[in-house]
Amino acid sequence: MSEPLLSLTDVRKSYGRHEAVAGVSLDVGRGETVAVVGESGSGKSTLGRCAVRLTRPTSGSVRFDGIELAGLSGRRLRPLRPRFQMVFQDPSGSLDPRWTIGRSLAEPLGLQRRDADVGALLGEVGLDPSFAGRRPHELSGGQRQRVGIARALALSPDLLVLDEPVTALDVSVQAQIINLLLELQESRGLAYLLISHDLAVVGALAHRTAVMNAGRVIEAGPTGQILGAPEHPYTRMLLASAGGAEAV
Ligand SMILES: Nc1ncnc2c1ncn2[C@@H]1O[C@H](COP(=O)(O)OP(=O)(O)OP(=O)(O)O)[C@@H](O)[C@H]1O
Repeated sequence: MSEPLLSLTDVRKSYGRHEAVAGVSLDVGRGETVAVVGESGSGKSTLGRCAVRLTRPTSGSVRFDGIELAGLSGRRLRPLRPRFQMVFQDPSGSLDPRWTIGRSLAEPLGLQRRDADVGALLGEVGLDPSFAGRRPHELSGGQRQRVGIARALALSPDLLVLDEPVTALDVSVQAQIINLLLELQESRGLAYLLISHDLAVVGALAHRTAVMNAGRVIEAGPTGQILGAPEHPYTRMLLASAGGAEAV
């Protein structure tokens, strides 16, 4: 078997005496979606941030395409950054409110390649090229998340870490963004590390699922098995509190 695209081994991250991530090992293959689920505070986001080195793990290994990222300096990380990007719950954080959407999308591309590439990116996420002239406040939540995804795609990554990508959206809009993510995975061969507390979203997107509790993975396996026949009492509790994945 070929090496996973992303391979986390015994990753730990402490804040003072509190261990937010307490020794997690997890692989994501090329073109695969792996979900990390768990209650608020279980360490999901911290793990996602360690995976793309927005946070430096306290210890452990983060290998991306065979390259060890865990201890790399900012200067050594920079040329690798285009290959792994993060999509946040609220894309406003990565969009300057004063800039047009076109400028926000052109910025990671560099100035020369601007217009044609911005139009193509907008088209890829289901938005008309005219959106390039708008500002973030003129967009709906779903449109803003489409732009957030387009910005993450601008530098042709292999991996997106999706941190609660549809949580802020209405259910009907959630379904549209989930479909977009599925289409993009198919057309671009993207791998996703999906961080979510929403088991319905996980069921729709993830091939495999890991359940986190208090910084540790307590159960992992194919998503159908985790949602359909969970073994760990904590996972059963999560499913019960969500009213079963279908009902969320
Ligand atoms: N920068 C930080 N400084 C101090 N503590 C932090 C920091 N980031 C996270 N933590 C703590 O680490 C723990 C895990 O947080 P994390 O955000 O990773 O959990 P989560 O499962 O993603 O929860 P949520 O869904 O609420 O974001 C929490 O106790 C949190 O307070």
